This record gives sequence, structure tokens and C-alpha cells, in this order.
Amino acid sequence: MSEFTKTPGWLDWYAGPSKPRFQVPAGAVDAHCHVFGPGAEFPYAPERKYTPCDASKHQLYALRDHLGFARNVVVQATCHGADNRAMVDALVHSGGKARGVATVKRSVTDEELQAMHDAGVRGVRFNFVKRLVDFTPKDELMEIAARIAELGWHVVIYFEAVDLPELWDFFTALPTTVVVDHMGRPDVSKPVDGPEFELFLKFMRQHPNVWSKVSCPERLSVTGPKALNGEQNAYQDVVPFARKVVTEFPDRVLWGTDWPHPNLKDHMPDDGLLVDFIPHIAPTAELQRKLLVDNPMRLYWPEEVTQKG
Ligand SMILES: O=C(O)c1cc(C(=O)O)oc(=O)c1
Repeated sequence: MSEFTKTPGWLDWYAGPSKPRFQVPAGAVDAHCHVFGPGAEFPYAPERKYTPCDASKHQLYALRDHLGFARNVVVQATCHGADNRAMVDALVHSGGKARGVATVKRSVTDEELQAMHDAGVRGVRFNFVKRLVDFTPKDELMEIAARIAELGWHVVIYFEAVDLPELWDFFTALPTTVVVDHMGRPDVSKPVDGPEFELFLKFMRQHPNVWSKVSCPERLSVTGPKALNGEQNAYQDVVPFARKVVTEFPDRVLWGTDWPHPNLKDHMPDDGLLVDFIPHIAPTAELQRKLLVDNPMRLYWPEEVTQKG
């Protein structure tokens, strides 16, 4: 029994997801997911902004197998702050089938970074979403970025679309590959060719080190329909945005379930139906293979990628 009480209104992850109709290519990577605790073993951080339900590594890997994925990238969730033990424990017990993205402070030692590297961590996450984290000074983040660059790691950034102009100079000064969570959270009620999303596309066009996760339609969608009850055409309002990114930058996109879907307020999607969303945004077998296999392998398991040509 955990001593933690969930945030009021918390939606637990969807039990008994359907089997996807879309069969992901062999070797597919779920490149954005989390573990929560379990709180009794890996307590949630005192500075957290929400208290989730537990979501263990065993449950994550059972979902991986059920959905037909081969590997995971486990991203440190903000409810664990800069205590990476639950995430690292998931990597260590994955049989080499999971890599991770950590959250660290300036005080992290070189030995701690090396230990995380040995466990499979390949990136750090900088979070600018105000409801999730307190502000970390940019000079501190830049110092961390310079240190992790030495290890060949990258930086994952999470921000809201309206904040991109203010963060632009910082993001474009980062010395590593930069991976944007959830397409920079576009407001999909605005036009796909409007100034807000154009700025995001310009960010990717002008900076070839910037990648994007085309994840979280369930979070971004305004009009649905929801990925529930067998719905095969879920989150139609997100499709033009994600498809635009996938087709324009096919070698710099990643996809992830975002399981266990922290902080959803409206509904909890059936993860099997979320997988069925993929062919709507990556319509060809080649785009699907790049999105689900080639790109995440190049970023997270480069030593397993055979050099071509
Ligand atoms: O939008 C969110 O609430 C959210 C939260 C977290 C986290 O708490 O780490 O991660 C995500 O990818 C998304």
C-alpha cells in the first residue's frame, strides 16, 4: 500500500486496452512513456505538482508486448522530480529494451551521470510547462546541456506553443540534438498554416538538430472523437498538424504512447486505439518505419544501427 493520495479527479490508465488493428513494424519503439513509482518503492518527489496512480515497469512492459512494440524510451515524469530511481530501475530491468531520459540538477556529479549512462539514459528533459514544474534558471540548464553533450546525450524540451517565441534563443543555442515533446503543444483549434504552428515549423526547418515527437493527440485534441469504444478515426483535429511534421521531417520524428498519460482531465484513451492513430499521421510504410524504428534506433540505440552506404 502506498501512502500517497492521488490528485483529486486523477484518471487512471486504461485497463484492458484493445489489440491495435494497425500492426507496427518489427522493432518498433514507443519513444515516450513514463513509469510512476510504485510510490511505496519509489516515493513521489516532495516538490511534485500532482500525485498520480502507480504505473510500474511491469505494467509498462506488459503494454509494450500487448501493443506489439519491441522497445521503450522511458521519460522521467515530473512527479518524480530529479529523483530518477524509478526510471533507471525500469531501464535496468528491461533486458536492454529500454533507454531513458532523465531530469537532473546542476548538482549532479559526473559519476551519477556516468551511472545513468551505463543504465541506458541518453538524454535530459528540460520542462517549461508551468503547471508541471517550477522555473529553473536558463544558465543552469545551459550548463547541464554542455555537460551531457560530452556523453553524446540529447535534450528533450517540453513547452507550450505560446511560449516558443520567448524560449527561441535558448532552444537554438543548445549544443545537442533537441527533441520537442508533443509537437510543442500546438493549439489545434488554430489553423495548421497559421502563424503559431508556422513558427514551430520554422524552428524545425532552420535547425536540423531539432526533432519532434508527434505524440499526445489525446492531450491536444479539442473536438475528438476520443480513442474509445473502437473509434478508428480518433482526434481528427490533430491529424493535419502531426501529418505535416511527419511528412516534412520524416527523419526527425518520434512517436510514443505517453502511457500512463499524466494529468488527462477529460478521458483516458484506449492505448490500442492510440496505435491505430499512427497510420493517419504516417500514411506510408516507409514513413511508419522511419517514425517507429529507424529514427528512435538512430537516437537511442545508435550502436545497433548498421551503417549504410
Ligand atoms: O502534459 C502533461 O501533463 C505531461 C506531464 C508529464 C510529466 O509530468 O512528466 O509528461 C508529459 O509528457 C506530459
